[in-house]
Amino acid sequence: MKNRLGSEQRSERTLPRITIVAVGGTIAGKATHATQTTQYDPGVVSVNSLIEAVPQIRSLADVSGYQAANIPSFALTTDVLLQLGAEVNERLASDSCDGIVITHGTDTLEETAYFLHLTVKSEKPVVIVGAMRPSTAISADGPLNLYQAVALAASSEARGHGVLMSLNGRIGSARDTSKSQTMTADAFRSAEAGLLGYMVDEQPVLYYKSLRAHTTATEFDLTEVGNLPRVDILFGHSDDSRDLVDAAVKAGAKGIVHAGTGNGGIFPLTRVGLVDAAKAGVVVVSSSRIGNGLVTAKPADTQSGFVSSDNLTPQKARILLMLALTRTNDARAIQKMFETY
Ligand SMILES: NC(=O)C[C@H](N)C(=O)O
Repeated sequence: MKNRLGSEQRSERTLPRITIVAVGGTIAGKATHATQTTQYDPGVVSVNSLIEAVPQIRSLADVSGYQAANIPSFALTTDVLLQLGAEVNERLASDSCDGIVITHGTDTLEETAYFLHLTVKSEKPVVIVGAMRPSTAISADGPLNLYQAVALAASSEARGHGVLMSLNGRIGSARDTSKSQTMTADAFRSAEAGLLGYMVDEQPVLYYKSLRAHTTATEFDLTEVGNLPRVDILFGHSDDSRDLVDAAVKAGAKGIVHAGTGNGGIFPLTRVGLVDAAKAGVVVVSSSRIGNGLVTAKPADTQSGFVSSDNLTPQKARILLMLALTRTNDARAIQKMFETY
């Protein structure tokens, strides 16, 4: 396959201007020994060091770095999300930025990716990347992942897809790709339909496009959003109770995502708690703990005012529900959003 940025082409064209916005994670992690891949400090290496470690990206793009945060992604808050969203939108609105790469911890990378997918108001490429091994490891995956993420963000192919996730040679849609392995470098998998293509060295090869609305086609505008409402996820299981439903409502949750068994199964006692929560004005989304397939809208759920998560995982349903609740708390209007985004 032809190298898209061969040396003779490179001298004749101006390189795309890509900003690397760093949030932390293992890609910016350090261990004491090169053999340590699970014991390390995430979110300690600066964005400039990440860029310096991959000098080859200078031949792909005119890169600059911005340190938005340096945290393990399991510590991410909605405040960080909102600040990141504002930062990304501001940079993309400027003529001096052609695309953005976000370096992020992998634990909640999929949530940040979907949040930006729904709130970025630009067609310019936004690529989110992480790593499963710290920067100090033998065969660290961060440098190649970063190189390919920059190549993808610098490419015209990446425009108009919304936020793309690029890890381990796979390009996935932010809507449909999730971490599905705790430890190995091939941790990210797309849902049954979410894999869009591959990175072949620095060349994106894309086969698909998501049909669901995103970025400029959504109703979510962060300039109008001061904070995000509390939405809790409750994990369903056999012999469940309503105790955690009641605790969530008492703690002030405006929405509850129930990660049910199978096709949105809910333990009877838990259901009674959720019906009471819905009557009290809390929006309940019926989702599944399975991670693949959709939760169909069932009469008992719709009559109780529950919303079906469609095929969103509970953690992605939580992101959409938080944003939806900034617009309305009408369950039927929110169901429409779950069918649209
Ligand atoms: N591989 C990783 O990035 C995991 C890390 N705990 C994080 O999400 O920050």
